[in-house]
Amino acid sequence: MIPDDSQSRYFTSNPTPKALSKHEALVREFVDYHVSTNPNTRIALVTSGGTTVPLENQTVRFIDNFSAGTRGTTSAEYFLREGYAVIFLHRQYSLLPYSRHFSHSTNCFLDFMDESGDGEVVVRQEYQQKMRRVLEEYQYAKKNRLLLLLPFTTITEYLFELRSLATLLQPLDSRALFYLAAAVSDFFIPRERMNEHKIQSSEVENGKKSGDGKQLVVNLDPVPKFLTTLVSQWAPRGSMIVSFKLETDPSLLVSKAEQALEKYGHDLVIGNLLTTRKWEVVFVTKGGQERWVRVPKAKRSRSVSGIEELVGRAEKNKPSDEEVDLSG
Ligand SMILES: CC(C)(COP(=O)(O)O)[C@@H](O)C(=O)NCCC(=O)N[C@@H](CSSC[C@H](N)C(=O)O)C(=O)O
Repeated sequence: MIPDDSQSRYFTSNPTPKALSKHEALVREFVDYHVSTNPNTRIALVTSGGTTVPLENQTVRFIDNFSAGTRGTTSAEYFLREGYAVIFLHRQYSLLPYSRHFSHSTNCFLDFMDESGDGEVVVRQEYQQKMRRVLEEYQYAKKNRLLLLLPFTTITEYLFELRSLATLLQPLDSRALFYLAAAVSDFFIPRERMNEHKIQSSEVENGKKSGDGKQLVVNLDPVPKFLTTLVSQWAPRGSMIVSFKLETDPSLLVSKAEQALEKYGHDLVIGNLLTTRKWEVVFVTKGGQERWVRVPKAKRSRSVSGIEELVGRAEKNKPSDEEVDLSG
């Protein structure tokens, strides 16, 4: 299938990201290493975090897509526990696997530490078990080179990276898995309409930036639908492709997930609502099957990490619709 004009135009009219060739070299080395050390190696490309749409070429302002990176990081840890090597394509400075447990904002790592009687800095007793588990998993992944972290910021960087990484995973065929948890922009400003410099508020005030009033009017174009090309061209034959559908209106979620599956022809759409995403998801597979999976009410306030275990278990068709205790 030939990519449609808008897709070809997107890649030709936007500059190749500066870091792309370095990232491609890192991925080639990562794939070669794992294929040479284990011919049956499975690699998961997990995307995480939100993409930005710059308003100026020398970017001062941008439109962001909501995502803290919780879904992507908890799922990446799950895939690593399941024996996958993971390429973690993430929004720069968003949450990362393992360190997310002690991130600067939510669970500040300093709150887990104290000074012992003889002045040594130690991990407080109540956190020893959790810290040891995370540290052991982290050190194992590092020692065995199982986790490759690649950052993006803009929608353009994300799409160039997705195309390159998918193509580099071709040799893996069905041993490649795509888990697209990143919150991807649906609209962008084409380069030819992009301001080079910071938009001046004075320009807006004297009506230079709008039709009739003093508003800043921004005209956005739809981002070409790349999932089609990922499924039909970039991704390896037989690879499993999982995308996420994010909605805020419950009445739209399942139908939009079904439409995405129908339109792109991939394997699984995991639907989630902004307000309940941390404790319930719906799996929509070909043939219109839908399966809701939820973390039990009693556990919802304590932890977010459990639901990702469900993602993996449900992909293996283990749980049914019952509530399963997975609070991490
Ligand atoms: C972003 C969240 C909600 C996780 O949140 P954090 O835990 O805070 O990180 C994730 O679960 C999710 O729904 N991710 C996918 C969101 C998204 O953008 N989905 C797209 C589909 S993938 S983007 C595909 C593109 N539009 C195209 O059609 O090619 C959509 O809903 O349309």
